[in-house]
Amino acid sequence: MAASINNGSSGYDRTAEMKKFDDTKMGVKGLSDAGVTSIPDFFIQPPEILADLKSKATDMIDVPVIDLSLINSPPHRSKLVQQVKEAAKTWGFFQVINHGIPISVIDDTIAAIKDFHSQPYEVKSKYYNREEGRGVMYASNNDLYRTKAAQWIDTLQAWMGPEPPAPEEIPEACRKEVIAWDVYGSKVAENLMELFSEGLGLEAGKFKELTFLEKKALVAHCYPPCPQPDLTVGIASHTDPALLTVLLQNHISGLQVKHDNTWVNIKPLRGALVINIGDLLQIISNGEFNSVQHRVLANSSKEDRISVVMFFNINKWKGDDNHYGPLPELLSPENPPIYRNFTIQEFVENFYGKGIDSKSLIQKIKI
Ligand SMILES: O=C(O)CCC(=O)C(=O)O
Ligand SMILES: [Fe+2]
Repeated sequence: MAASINNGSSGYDRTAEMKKFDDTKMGVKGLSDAGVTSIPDFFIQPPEILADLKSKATDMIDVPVIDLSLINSPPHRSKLVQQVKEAAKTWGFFQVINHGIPISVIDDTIAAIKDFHSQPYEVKSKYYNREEGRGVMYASNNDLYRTKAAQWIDTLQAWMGPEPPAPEEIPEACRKEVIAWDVYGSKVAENLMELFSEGLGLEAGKFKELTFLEKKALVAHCYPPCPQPDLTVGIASHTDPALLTVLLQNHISGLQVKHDNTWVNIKPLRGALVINIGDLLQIISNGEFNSVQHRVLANSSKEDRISVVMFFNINKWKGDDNHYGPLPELLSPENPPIYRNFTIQEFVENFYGKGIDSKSLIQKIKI
């Protein structure tokens, strides 16, 4: 049967079909492994998303690649600060190499996440849970609230919040590696936070002091081969709500960033990490850094695409009313705030209510 777009008017009950799929706890990896040749209708994206997918991404330009090997050498550090600042401003995305994480750790982390997702779904099903933000769990991302259709991705959420989960809560297939990745990934984030701080003219330790390294989420995605990659997406276009994202991807391409109104492929570079600015850092830097739209195509290759993503958030919100906004240190009569302060409640409401494809908190607080 040819796939068609159903919006409920033809008697197709999308919500019920999605629930049925969810109840199987197979995930899209389960469908892919079972060898389905067409995707269930609720994965078919609306026409505007499909049209945007048709506008081919370019390989002609690349996001900046920044070599961190000389980060502790004073003459090179100021150059590095400039490079990071420039990339955060113009692209909102860059890759880092020579960041200090051994290649064996990188390979082991990717392999362990692949192992988790490759288990029979009967084994994984004890982690299958659709409740948002509740500790260790995995689910196929078919939430209607985030997108208008389901996405061809399974996600293990292995970490959430300032307190790490108890080790035994983390699936055994990737436990050791996830715990190690937290340490390595956080160290890279700390180094970058220092460079960003310096790039804004602040003390290197300022962001750490503001608790920007304390509240993290670690998610590990699997994008299995999709039989109809032109009809759906891995992750629809979005910006990340948090401060900073540190992303490890395997060798399968699919991640794209919007630059000058063109989609640009972020080519997998073995051993590299992809770094991007989130909405909070755009606001806190008073628009000096940019949080940029990105997406992941449905996987058209024959192998799983794996990514391991750490999001860094603010832990302690300041002031009596829990407000945050452009850092006062950055403001002056020449550089007045372009965003008003907002509360953690506004941030959280926006996070859970916005839909993955919008940037409404930034729009809402723009002066
Ligand atoms: O898997 C990727 O490469 C991107 C994931 C992503 O954008 C996200 O989790 O916010
Ligand atoms: Fe993202």
